[in-house]
Amino acid sequence: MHVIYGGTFDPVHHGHLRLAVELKERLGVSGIAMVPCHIPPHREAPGTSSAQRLRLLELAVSGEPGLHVDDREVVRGGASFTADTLRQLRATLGEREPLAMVVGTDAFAGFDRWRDWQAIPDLAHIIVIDRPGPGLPPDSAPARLLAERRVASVAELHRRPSGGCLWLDLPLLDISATGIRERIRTGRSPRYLLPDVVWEAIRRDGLYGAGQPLRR
Ligand SMILES: Nc1ncnc2c1ncn2[C@@H]1O[C@H](COP(=O)(O)OP(=O)(O)OP(=O)(O)O)[C@@H](O)[C@H]1O
Ligand SMILES: O=C(O)c1ccc[n+]([C@@H]2O[C@H](COP(=O)([O-])O)[C@@H](O)[C@H]2O)c1
Repeated sequence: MHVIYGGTFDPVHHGHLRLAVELKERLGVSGIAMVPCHIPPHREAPGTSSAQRLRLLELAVSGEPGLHVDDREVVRGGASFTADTLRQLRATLGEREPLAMVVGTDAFAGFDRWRDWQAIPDLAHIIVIDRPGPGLPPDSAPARLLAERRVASVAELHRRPSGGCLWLDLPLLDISATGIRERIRTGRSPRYLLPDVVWEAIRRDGLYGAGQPLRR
């Protein structure tokens, strides 16, 4: 099964990386493809370029054989619609290989506003990671999709190419990229929230206001 985990990763942090490792083990796959978006479709444009976010992600996963970076959205350019990414992948994987996308409940709550969202279940399985927060509004389109397509086990995802929705409860770290950017901007340390190699690169390149004198 080919598994993609997409995000803005602005910057990547240990919450993302731990989730990816937990997923790899829970799904019994050889690797997870992390897919940084070029232009995120439904949020403000990041202050960093996709090339910078991609570079930080590559540094973060280097030396970890179970995680790799798929740069197709950065290479494709434009708004990073997941349906386009899944269609590209389906074209190379063929019709029979199971393909799955991973998404947190926060992102999945707005799934019915994604471009061409109704086509996505026919392209891939959807793995929803239960994150703390408001959760899914009970009568929303994403909640109905989950109820209709829900599978009870990982084994069911391996048995068919697409179409299942798996709700997974995994141990998560309470870390957000917003919190990290805010720490850096205000001159506080984000250390231990993200890999040292990523923090070193952020400082070296002066990203997120690192190294700038504080304006009070
Ligand atoms: N700490 C975390 N643990 C597990 N999953 C996470 C964590 N943070 C984000 N995710 C999930 O990773 C994906 C990409 O998230 P994203 O790049 O937006 O990170 P973020 O930390 O939520 O960023 P921001 O604070 O800028 O919104 C989303 O599906 C999101 O639900
Ligand atoms: O395809 C869409 O319309 C779409 C809309 C919103 C989000 N996504 C994808 O969802 C993933 C998580 O997004 P984010 O904003 O939480 O980083 C990321 O891979 C985005 O490209 C995709």
